[in-house]
Amino acid sequence: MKFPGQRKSKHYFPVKSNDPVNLGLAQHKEQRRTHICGVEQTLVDIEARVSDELLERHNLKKGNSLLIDDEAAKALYKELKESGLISSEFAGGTIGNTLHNYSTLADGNSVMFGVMRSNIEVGSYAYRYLCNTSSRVNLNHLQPVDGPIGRCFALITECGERSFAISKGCMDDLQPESIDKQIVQTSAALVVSSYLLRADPNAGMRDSVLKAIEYAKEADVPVVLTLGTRFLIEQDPQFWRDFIRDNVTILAMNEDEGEALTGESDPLAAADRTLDWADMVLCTAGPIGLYMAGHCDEQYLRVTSHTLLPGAIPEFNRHEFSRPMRVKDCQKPTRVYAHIAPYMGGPKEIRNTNGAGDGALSALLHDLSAAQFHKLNIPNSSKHKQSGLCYSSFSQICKYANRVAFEVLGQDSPRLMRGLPEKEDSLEEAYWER
Ligand SMILES: Nc1ncnc2c1ncn2[C@@H]1O[C@H](COP(=O)(O)OP(=O)(O)OP(=O)(O)O)[C@@H](O)[C@H]1O
Ligand SMILES: O=c1[nH]cnc2c1ncn2[C@@H]1O[C@H](CO)[C@@H](O)[C@H]1O
Repeated sequence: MKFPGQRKSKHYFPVKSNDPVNLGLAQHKEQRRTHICGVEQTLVDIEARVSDELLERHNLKKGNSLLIDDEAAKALYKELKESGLISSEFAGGTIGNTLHNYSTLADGNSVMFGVMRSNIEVGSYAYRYLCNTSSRVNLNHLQPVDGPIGRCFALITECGERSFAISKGCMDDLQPESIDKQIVQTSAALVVSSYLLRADPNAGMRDSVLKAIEYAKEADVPVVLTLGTRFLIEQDPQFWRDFIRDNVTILAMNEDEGEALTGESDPLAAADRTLDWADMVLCTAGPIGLYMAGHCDEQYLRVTSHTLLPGAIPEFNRHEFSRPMRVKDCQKPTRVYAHIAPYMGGPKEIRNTNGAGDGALSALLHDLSAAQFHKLNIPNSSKHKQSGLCYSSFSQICKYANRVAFEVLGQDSPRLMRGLPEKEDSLEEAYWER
């Protein structure tokens, strides 16, 4: 596994025997590996730049992700195709993107639970899905289905907003038997999205997600939930609060989803409120950057050397150098917050914001699995006296997540083509030098 972002020598990864973090340890023969897993609605993104008028004509709502029937999908596809508006057809899906990006960044394995067409023709959507997915994403557990995988029309309007129209195909046919208990229970994290729970209860997807979560909780594997769109949360915020309280370790959302969930329009206040239900939260906020909030045991708090920031919580970043912990692992849980402005002020040209939030979450997952990787291979390291959820501090994870989001903004696809540049000797230096 690669290190989550390049660091100063004392924190290099994989660790060297003279690293102060590992002093007194036996040399290891073979490295033990970690993986993460996720449940997904297997989808290909059909991306097109469209007018507001086209959205209205096809009864689509800006910013939303709506399910459409076969007839509506046919009409939409025909118009996009005939008008030459389609810019790409590429593997998508919020969890698929996250697993792919995780595997690309970490050079580590992930496992995807979902469906795949059993009979695949060269050039078909199913074929493209497989071609556009990192070979580090293990697709051996996909459940074969007789029909097509899903299609997601990702429609970008002039304002930069993306709206989704989903033609679901067989994407929700995943059955609970297809979730491999052992794989879930040996994972560094299980990743799911709110989209999965809107599936028709008779289709299998809902039960499969709940089964995967049950397995994860049984083995104390962190459950990571990403909120797909605010429209989904707005329908029943209390359901989601209860669901998060009962099941979720880490929540990922953008500021609109945060507002729908908590009623707070300020992303920091929304993140703070979310800590009533989850151990940790990542809240992306477009041009404002991103916030991270979570817990740390009082005895392990570390004070920042950065300027203290004003906000809904005055000087909220005071302890941003602390490492995230789960509430249950703290004797005296203390809330910790961090914020970062867009990396380098944002790319010169934003090609597409689709998937920037998924990218930020992949970075956080990389840091989380790196902590497990380190613990598996160097269990006696002084680092593990503290029962941390992640390898790095809130501040450092913010930088890494932000850096990855920047990379996604500068490309057309929500999926990274490659890891971060090796030449960036230190994320820290690259960040501050410009
Ligand atoms: N206009 C922008 N300028 C600079 N940086 C941006 C801009 N938009 C997004 N970013 C960066 O990308 C990150 C994620 O963006 P955003 O909040 O739009 O995610 P999102 O809405 O969850 O995206 P998606 O759901 O498509 O994955 C932000 O935290 C920020 O670092
Ligand atoms: O209903 C859905 N289920 C799963 N993924 C979805 C759904 N709607 C949109 N996206 C996915 O969200 C990604 C960006 O975050 C897009 O790539 C799109 O495929």
